[in-house]
Amino acid sequence: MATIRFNDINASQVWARLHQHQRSTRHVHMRELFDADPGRFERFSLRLDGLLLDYSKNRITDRTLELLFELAEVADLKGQMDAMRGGERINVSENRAVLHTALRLPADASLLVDGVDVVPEVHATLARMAAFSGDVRAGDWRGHAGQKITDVVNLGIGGSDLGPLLACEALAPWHDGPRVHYVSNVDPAHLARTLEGLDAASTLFIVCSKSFTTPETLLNAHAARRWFLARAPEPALARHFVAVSTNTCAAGAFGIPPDNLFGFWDWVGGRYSLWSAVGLSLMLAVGEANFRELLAGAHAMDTHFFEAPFTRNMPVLMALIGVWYNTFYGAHTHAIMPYDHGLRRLPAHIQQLDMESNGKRVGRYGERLDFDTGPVIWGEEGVNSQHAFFQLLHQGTRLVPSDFIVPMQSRYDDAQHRVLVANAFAQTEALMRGKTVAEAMAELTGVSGEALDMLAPQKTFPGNQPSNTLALSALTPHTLGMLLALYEHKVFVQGAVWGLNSFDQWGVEYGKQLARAIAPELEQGVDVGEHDSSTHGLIGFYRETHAQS
Ligand SMILES: O=P(O)(O)OC[C@H]1O[C@](O)(CO)[C@@H](O)[C@@H]1O
Repeated sequence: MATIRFNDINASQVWARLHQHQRSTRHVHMRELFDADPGRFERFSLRLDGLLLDYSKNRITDRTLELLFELAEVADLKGQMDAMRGGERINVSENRAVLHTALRLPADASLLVDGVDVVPEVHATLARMAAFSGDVRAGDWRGHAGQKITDVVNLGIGGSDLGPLLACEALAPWHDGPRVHYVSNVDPAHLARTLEGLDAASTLFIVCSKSFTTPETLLNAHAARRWFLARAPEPALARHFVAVSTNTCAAGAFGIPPDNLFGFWDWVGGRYSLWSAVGLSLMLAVGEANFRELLAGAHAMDTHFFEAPFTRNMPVLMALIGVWYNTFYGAHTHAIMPYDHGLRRLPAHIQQLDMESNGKRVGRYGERLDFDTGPVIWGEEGVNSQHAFFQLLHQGTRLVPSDFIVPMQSRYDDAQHRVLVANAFAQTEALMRGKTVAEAMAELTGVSGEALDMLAPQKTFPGNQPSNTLALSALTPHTLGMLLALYEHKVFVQGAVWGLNSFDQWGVEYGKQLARAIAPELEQGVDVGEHDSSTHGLIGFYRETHAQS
């Protein structure tokens, strides 16, 4: 039996002091904190390039932050940041370095990994991506029948889909290349509906898979190839299929010629891979210069993260405040509210980024943890979210810390955009301030007696619901890069404090393993193996419906 080791961060004195501090401050309403300190916003907000982080609408005082910074010291956060930045193999279970930040380093930088400078390799790949996407966008790379490529279909899932899909939608105003479509689900409807209306002669497929072993992506890739070969000869494949992967052998075995393969490295985690060749679909849509601006924005955030003192460090502050609610207030979720239609996929991307990184119950060395770790991430674009679930945020019984992400400028109707921004600001104010029963009653003019007693409590808002606001001067490739890198580092800091390996994802394997066993059992006449009665029953129901059809 393996030795059970305990991560003892929760045995530290500061951990106990944070619990004590929570008990002694939990009744303080944020209204009081604002009323007592007219300079609260100035003190609890930060600016970097075109990004403003307002963290003043949180249940924090200077003392809270002091204790949280002490917790970061006890967890040796700085040491862990240096280890990541320096290329140490901090992904211990997979014995890999974690260097998505190296993908954002300028060409004149250098970083040795196992004695090899990775920066020239990174830039060599970027140059290949730029040459290829430049050729496709200019019409120098044409389809087998000489047609310009008008549509690109990215076949990938998880980190090989969510990041580029988010960025592609967010940067829609910069699209001047071919249309880009993202197909991820193994549900055949996803590919079929995407291919409707596409012309094989002007369609380019990107098979995007770090491992090149993901069944969903391979099934879609084979299905796409069948669709293509029903409309074009075999030799044409090389003009219409490229791949992005670390697994050059498997991509080659699929039939991707070496010149059509864009590689990356095992020190890039899938959910951190947008910045690598996984971003090829995005570069095809917005061009090399905008893609490099995205990288530059992320690099600006990397430099801030690695060099700013914790007290003025955006990712560290957002992370520690998140730990405060998650671990010391028992808030189990964190909501992401992008007040921008272009950022509507941000919650989905951060769900993978955060929950696949920190959704763990054991520490990086297998230690058992007896405290809560990663929160459930959820969210929706604003203002749609207001008309869906804000009732619960305002008058429910749950503590839900949330991030409001709001660009200050729009490329469309400015007057209408002002209404969007006003709603975002109003929601954070209402969530913080609430409305007392006295204030509610004061508004119920002409109502009295039982009606007043019934209505007033229903029009009362407890408030004290925390939120961060990330205000972007405008949503651009640069600020998008900053924003996504900010969340990557926030997740890193939380994992570091909780003692997790934020860079493996063993938890995804068991379901896949069982799916591999069940898939053949859905065939008529195939013996069904050992399962519980429910799974047996479900398999039976599937076979029954297919027997009738
Ligand atoms: O890029 P790949 O190797 O196809 O993996 C896709 C996704 O599947 C996962 O491994 C989860 O199953 C993610 O971590 C990853 O982003």
